[in-house]
Amino acid sequence: MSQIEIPPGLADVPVAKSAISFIDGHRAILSYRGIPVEVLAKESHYEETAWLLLKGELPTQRELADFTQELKERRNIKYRLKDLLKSLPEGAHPMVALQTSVAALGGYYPCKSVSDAASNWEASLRLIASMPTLVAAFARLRHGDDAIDPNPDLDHAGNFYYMLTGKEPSPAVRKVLDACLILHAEHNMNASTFSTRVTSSTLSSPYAAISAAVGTLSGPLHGGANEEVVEMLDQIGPVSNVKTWLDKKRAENPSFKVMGMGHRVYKVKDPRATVLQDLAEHAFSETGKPLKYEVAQALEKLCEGIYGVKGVYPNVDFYSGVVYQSLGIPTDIFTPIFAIARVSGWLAHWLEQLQGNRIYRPEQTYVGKTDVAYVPLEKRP
Ligand SMILES: CC(=O)SCCNC(=O)CCNC(=O)[C@H](O)C(C)(C)COP(=O)(O)OP(=O)(O)OC[C@H]1O[C@@H](n2cnc3c(N)ncnc32)[C@H](O)[C@@H]1OP(=O)(O)O
Ligand SMILES: O=C([O-])CC(=O)C(=O)O
Repeated sequence: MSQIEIPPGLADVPVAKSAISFIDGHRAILSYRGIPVEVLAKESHYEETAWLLLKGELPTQRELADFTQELKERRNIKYRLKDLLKSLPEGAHPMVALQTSVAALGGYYPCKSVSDAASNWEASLRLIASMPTLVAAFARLRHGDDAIDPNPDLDHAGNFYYMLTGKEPSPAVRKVLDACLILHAEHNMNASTFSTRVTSSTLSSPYAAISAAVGTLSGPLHGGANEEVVEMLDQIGPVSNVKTWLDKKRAENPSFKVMGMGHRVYKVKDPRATVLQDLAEHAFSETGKPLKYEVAQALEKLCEGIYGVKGVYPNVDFYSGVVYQSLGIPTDIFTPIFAIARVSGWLAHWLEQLQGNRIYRPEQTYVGKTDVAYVPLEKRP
């Protein structure tokens, strides 16, 4: 029987029809429900964008006020969840804590049936509202500090910053963080969203689907790259060392990957990286321009000459870490912030998957042995 050619990584293979986001990777276009992401980052705020993703339309004033209030009412987490977070090793990565605690949330708020629209909406609210609290609580509890209770006077982004740092954000810091959440909220069939859809297709609970997605996002080829970028920029040191560093890396390993560069879909600079740079400049007006930003810019320029021909340019992870660091956010919280943002996109895909669901069960091409005789243990060496 002739074997079907399998594109590695399912490149260019559509696995679902979706009305949530659109990407043109050659023209640097990304839109959520038809609205360009640049417009949303400037004009919208995270709660409104989350509604847009989940419901397909911008909310009315009343819908937005109710949604914002409903999220605020679900920000607190059970003290048992704090105990769970406290019981994790201090050195555990916050993505481990997030994946674990999101799965555990499902134990407190069981979703009896995913065919009930009201309980699905309730689970969506619970997940969007709780994830920032879980991340901020672990970030503090691991060092023996108390978790900070949510502040209902602050919006989603501002409250997260407050629970993490104990400080209320300035309007500029709040805006930068809020726009980062919008930029990371959705990106069609990326690995973690695909993971959400595969898990959801078994009619699992949304908590199981979202915890699977958190695990998928954590890898360095996906959301975990934002952390690696900052570590790479640290390794490089001064701007004057950028070329020496890259030459050395490429000489050691010709297929060396620059973290935060390259993308399966974008063959030009990721539009989110461009917006992130504008945001970075905005944040730096308060915090001062860090050396790392200049190093990142120099690396981008150098890489363009080397990798531009292959369509390898900065992706969303390239500049996000520099922005977060300028806001005083610890490096290992960068990827959890991505997850806090992406949960609304994941949930939108979960809900879309449930409409006309069919379980994901692809085929494989078997390339293993056949007709192997079983040798009893006593006859084996
Ligand atoms: C939120 C996100 O998930 S964004 C992505 C975050 N991940 C990263 O930044 C990690 C670094 N980047 C990468 O590893 C890859 O570009 C990925 C995983 C994002 C995409 O992978 P793929 O679509 O499979 O691209 P693939 O690995 O086939 O790359 C195509 C070519 O570009 C090169 N290339 C891709 N990314 C890079 C990079 N970061 N640095 C240098 N070269 C690269 C590859 O070596 C390959 O070259 P070749 O054709 O000569 O062999
Ligand atoms: O689309 C992808 O493969 C990765 C990505 O940029 C994202 O998830 O934001």
